[in-house]
Amino acid sequence: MTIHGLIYPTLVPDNWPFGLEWLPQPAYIVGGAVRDALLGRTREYLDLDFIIPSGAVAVAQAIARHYQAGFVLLDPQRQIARVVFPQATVDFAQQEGDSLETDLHRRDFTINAIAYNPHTAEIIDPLQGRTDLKQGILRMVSAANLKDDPLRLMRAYRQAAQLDFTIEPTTQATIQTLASYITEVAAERVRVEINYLLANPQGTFWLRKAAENNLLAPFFPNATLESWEKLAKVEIVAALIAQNSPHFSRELQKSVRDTVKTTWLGIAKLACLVHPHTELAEIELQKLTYSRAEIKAVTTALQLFPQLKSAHKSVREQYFFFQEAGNVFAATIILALVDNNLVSAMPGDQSLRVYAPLISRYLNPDDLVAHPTKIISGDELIIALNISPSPKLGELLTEIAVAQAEGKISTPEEAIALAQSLLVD
Ligand SMILES: Nc1ccn([C@@H]2O[C@H](COP(=O)(O)OP(=O)(O)OP(=O)(O)O)[C@@H](O)[C@H]2O)c(=O)n1
Ligand SMILES: [Mg+2]
Repeated sequence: MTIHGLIYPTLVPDNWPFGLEWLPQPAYIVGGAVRDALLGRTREYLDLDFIIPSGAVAVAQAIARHYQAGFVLLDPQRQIARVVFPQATVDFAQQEGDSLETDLHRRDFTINAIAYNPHTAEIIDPLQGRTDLKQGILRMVSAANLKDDPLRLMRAYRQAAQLDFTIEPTTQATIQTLASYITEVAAERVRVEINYLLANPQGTFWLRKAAENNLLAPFFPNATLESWEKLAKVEIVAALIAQNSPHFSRELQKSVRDTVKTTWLGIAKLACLVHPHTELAEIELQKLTYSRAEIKAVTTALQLFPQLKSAHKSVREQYFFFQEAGNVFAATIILALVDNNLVSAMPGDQSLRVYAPLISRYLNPDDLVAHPTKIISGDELIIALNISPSPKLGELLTEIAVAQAEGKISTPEEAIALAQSLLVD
């Protein structure tokens, strides 16, 4: 990037989604896009915020119509609209207050309060955000602004983790003073910030800092020093697994469902922070608006990991363990490893070796203990044995699956013979 005084000619990214001629003069890009461009951070999917002194919605509408992009009227009163392109989301807002400077002064942190006029390539930086950008510092614009939208209290930690910045001491002290206001924010918005911190290795440090500054007590009232130590251990265990078993490591990075972003590693981390009693954990997670699938995953992992204290299990026990765990297996193993005072993250660490047989079963889709296949259906058994549907039928099917897992039977005939012998008993 060539810098001539205040001119940053390359701030308009290559993947700019529309022609500049569609923008009135003046028009300003603000917020994250300017910050990231100045930092040289590029993104495949652009998220642009424009400030237009007046008529923002009409500008958005005209661009959306011309480019056949999606149009969403976000706030008719405050004149905010969104245009959705395949590779970018662009928000257009009327400036807040009577000047651009006033608008910038109402924002959260100095590094997010820099504007750029793409027509003139001029940077407007009344709060010296660039100085803080250079030094890697998140500095509040004012305490009043943090109080105006208390989500900003959490955003500080998320952005510190995301940008690898520090939070300026006075800002951090102010956040601590204002911490109780976090409960005024919609829980869903808080969850989004927490999730970012759970999803990234750098997030653990900042999550703990947020807790030390009293921001997380309303959401995880039972988290203690020990919980935070466990969270740090999850990170050590994850690193150990990445070194020893890339395949299992990839499982941990998968999300719980297509519709839910939280990964299995994230589930294990949440399990370290919630109340150890699953009914109370459930209430805490519901308040944070986690989905049923995420809540079920956390409570299942919490319920099952104590079973792994003794790693030596009969095939029968393993079969039932895999049945109960299902795809929560990976998160459950993490909790067991964290619980087993892991000494170091050295390759070949003893503790990981203990669970290696279970992990290989889980990773092998043909393993009949972890992934049983039905050799006979309930209906087939009813006909073969001439019995009627009853709870006994379920028991017989389970015994058939266990015997198959143990390698004792492998054909439908053998399954029928086994069921017959069990009926006689
Ligand atoms: N609670 C908030 C949210 C946003 N903003 C302002 O709106 C801009 C855009 O918001 P958003 O896209 O949510 O955040 P970004 O800073 O762009 O960060 P990200 O990289 O997460 O998009 C921010 O830079 C900031 O100036 C704010 O002041 N207070
Ligand atoms: Mg943004």
